[in-house]
Amino acid sequence: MAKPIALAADHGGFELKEAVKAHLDELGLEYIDFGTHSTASVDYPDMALPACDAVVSGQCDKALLFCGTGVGISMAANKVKGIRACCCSDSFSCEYTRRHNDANALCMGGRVVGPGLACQLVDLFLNTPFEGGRHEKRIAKLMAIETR
Ligand SMILES: O=C[C@H](O)[C@H](O)[C@H](O)COP(=O)(O)O
Repeated sequence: MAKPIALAADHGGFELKEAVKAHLDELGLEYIDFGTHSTASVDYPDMALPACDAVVSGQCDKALLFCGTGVGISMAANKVKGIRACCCSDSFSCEYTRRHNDANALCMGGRVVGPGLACQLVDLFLNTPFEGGRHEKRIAKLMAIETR
C-alpha cells in the first residue's frame, strides 16, 4: 500500500493546501495534514519540520509544502537532513526536480500559484520518476554536504 503524502502550510499557503487536499481526495490519495488549519498567522518552520520529519522517517512518501511564496518553507525544509525540497511555479522545473534531483518535497506559494496550476504541478511531481544514472553521484555529493 502506498505511503501517505505529508502536507504542511503556514497561513500564506493554507488556502492552497486546502485546494490540493481536495485534489488528492478526488484522486483517492492518502495524506497526513501537519497544519496549519486556518489563516491565522503562524511561522512556516513550525509546520515544515514535522512534515519533513515524516518523510525522512519513512512515515510519508513525499511532502507538499505551502507558504506565501513557497520560498520560506522550502528553506526550512532543506534544513532537514534527507530532504531535497524544490520551490516550483512552472512545470519544467517541477518535472526535472524529480527526474534529475530526486526531490522529495514540492513547495509552492499561495500568493504565487493558483489552485489549477498547483494541482497540475502536484500531479507531475507525484508521477515523475527519478532518472538515476549520472544523477546518482550528484545526489550523493549533495547529501554528503549534510555530514561534512
Ligand atoms: O517565505 C515566507 C512565506 O512566504 C510566508 O508565508 C510569508 O513571509 C508570511 O508573510 P506575512 O506574515 O506577512 O503573512
